[in-house]
Amino acid sequence: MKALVLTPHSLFKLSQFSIGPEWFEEYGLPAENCGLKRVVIKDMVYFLESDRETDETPLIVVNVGGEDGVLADPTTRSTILERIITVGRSIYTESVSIPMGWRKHQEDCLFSIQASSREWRTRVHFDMYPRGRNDLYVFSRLDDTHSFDRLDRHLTIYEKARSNLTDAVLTQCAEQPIASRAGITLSQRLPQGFVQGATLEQWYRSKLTKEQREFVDKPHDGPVRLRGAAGTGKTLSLVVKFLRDGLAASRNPAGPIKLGFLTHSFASVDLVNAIGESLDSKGLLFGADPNVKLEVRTLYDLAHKNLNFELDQLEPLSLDGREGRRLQAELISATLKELASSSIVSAQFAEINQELKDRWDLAVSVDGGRLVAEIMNEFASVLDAEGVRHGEERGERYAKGSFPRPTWLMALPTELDRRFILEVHRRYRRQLGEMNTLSVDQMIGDFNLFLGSNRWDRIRQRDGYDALFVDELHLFTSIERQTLHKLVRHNIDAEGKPRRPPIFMAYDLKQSPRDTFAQYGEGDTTLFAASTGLQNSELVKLERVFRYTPQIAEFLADLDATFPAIDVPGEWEAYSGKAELADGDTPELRVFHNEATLFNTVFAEAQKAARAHAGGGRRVAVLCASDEQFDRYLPIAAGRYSQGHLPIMSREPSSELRHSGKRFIFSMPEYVAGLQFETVFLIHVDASEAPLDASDGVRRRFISNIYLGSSRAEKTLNIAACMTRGGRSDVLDMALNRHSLTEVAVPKKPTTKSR
Ligand SMILES: Nc1ncnc2c1ncn2[C@@H]1O[C@H](COP(=O)(O)OP(=O)(O)OP(=O)(O)O)[C@@H](O)[C@H]1O
Repeated sequence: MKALVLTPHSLFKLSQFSIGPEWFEEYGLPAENCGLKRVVIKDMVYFLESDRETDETPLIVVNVGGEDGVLADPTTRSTILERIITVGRSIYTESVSIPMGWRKHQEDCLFSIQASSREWRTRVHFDMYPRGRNDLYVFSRLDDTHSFDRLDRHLTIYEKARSNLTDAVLTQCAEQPIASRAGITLSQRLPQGFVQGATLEQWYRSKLTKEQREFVDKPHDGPVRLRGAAGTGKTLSLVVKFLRDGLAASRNPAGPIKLGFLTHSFASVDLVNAIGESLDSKGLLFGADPNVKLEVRTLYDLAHKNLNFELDQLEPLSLDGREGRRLQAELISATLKELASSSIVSAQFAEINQELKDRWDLAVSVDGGRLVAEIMNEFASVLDAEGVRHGEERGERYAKGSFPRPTWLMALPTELDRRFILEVHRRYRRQLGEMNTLSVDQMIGDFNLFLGSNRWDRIRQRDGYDALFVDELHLFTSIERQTLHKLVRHNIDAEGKPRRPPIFMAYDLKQSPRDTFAQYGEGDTTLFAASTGLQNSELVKLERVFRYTPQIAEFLADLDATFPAIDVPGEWEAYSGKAELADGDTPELRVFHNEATLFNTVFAEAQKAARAHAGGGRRVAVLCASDEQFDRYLPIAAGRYSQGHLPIMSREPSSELRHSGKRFIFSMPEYVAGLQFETVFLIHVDASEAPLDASDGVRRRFISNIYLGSSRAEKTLNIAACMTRGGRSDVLDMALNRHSLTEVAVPKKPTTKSR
């Protein structure tokens, strides 16, 4: 084949199929009717809507022939296909922008992106206006970077694809040869776990619960909170409301309207788009109604766009992924060493409290350790989140102890302790500055200032939203929460009084692996402080759980009871999920003798389960509760299970899940938030991760991680701990005593040999 030719609609539709390696031979469509037709003209495959009657449409043409064919390399082609879909969405819809990590480089209408995260030199090239038309031409993939004026653009392929479009539209849909159907299936279940089939109206009329419907029916006259345990349908309710409100505006136009859906990660944008596209029969997400704009974005996207980083050549450092967090840990660790090696600084901080001193010594001698993790949390939750800096007014108040910090963060009892942290922060910031980068928290700080500026005030009516939908609010820092109401257009009621901002937000504080929801600063200890503009919002609570079995719900209830009490008035309620699904097995715990037997056994079992599962390997996940062990296992798994697993190391788009084939997922709970799997192996729930004498903060974050990981399982939950790391964590005791978790013996030998 020479080229693949698609309309935007048919390109996005590919997201709903499960695509295996064989697909790249013939580029077929699934056997089932999916609303698309496939036409082959002169070695070019067209995917068009079955009911398309005109050739007036933008086209996406992918050059797949020749050595520099975009999909020629078997190891990267599924990633590249996903990236083309995202690029298409960024051009033809408002739903995403190209992630920063793809290192886009643009000159006029040509641009290139990195082909995959592993091979940064390999680039895929795009032309946004081939022959001056509003099409997207993906013309080559090259192993090295090249100057754009020397690129071969193969424009004749594009021209042929364009000129044969009319014939393709007029060609009747013929029966596809069996061979061309290989490798593509119309999966009823989206890779993220959502089961397709019901329409938006069916969901609303007959599937949503009374509470979910109550939320969906809320008018746009003020903020509304949606609170519920994991798996109670928060994301789904938000998406249904988002689309229904868009549809209502489209049916009864009262001027143009813009609705925004904001999430914390690209993976969630992906999830929302996937559910949205499967329910959005009118195509509102693709701009079918010019008067109704629906945008799905991350907050970072918005900040990035408005602050023009591309022009300043500054690259925000994403601390969301494993890479970013590791780099941050390295910087802090190096700073601690630098401080210890300076005799002046050592003398200056000689009197810090003994515990902190011991931990500092430990961090210097053994590299890293828990102090580094605690400092990272302090930066993310307090210093960067609140704009507290050494030498500034807030910094002084922080040092003097008049800037309130919740008791569950690391203990910093004396002024000198806090000055020590400020000094680490100052040096860490300087290092970031030298790398010509800034952390995402710093970027959001700047964005918050921008939203308070005269410039934003001028353009707020044009660029702001009429209503905002926010998922996973518990992951937003307090500064991030302060930006929300400023993103909404000014709204005046009939009597000339300003209306409260219509912001619909879903959250579950217990799923937050960092302490970002805690309110610091000026005395107001509620999650929705006055500065957020969201105080006194209405509340809808969800209790019925649709993701997992009653047995998993019971385990979560027992785990929940071990959370240290936390001071967030009115928000920290006991788990009250009531499972709606059929019974399953009681979750099991196994304690292995050492890391090697744990790894060998669990990975072999996961591989076996993934191969046997009709829904593919993506229904099985191994989730690691320990950062350190995750980093250790990644290279081992890459060697021994290279064809057996798919690692997810950040919260970037996880649509690659669709190409997992028989591979199971290996990740950490944080990176698969929002997703679900049939079977979850949650490993390293070890005592050493959060010993009994650890601070409440460490324990709370650990339990959140376990809660988040366990609640991803629909049917089977297998927990593993390791003797060499202290055996099972005591946070499981309550569940074991109440028999919502059963301990079973470890198998004598790993069940199967790897591979
Ligand atoms: N009323 C309902 N009837 C049937 N299934 C539902 C209903 N509401 C939600 N679900 C299903 O339950 C699952 C979990 O929903 P969703 O992901 O929206 O939950 P959530 O509360 O956002 O979870 P989390 O907080 O863990 O991300 C999904 O598969 C969804 O399709």
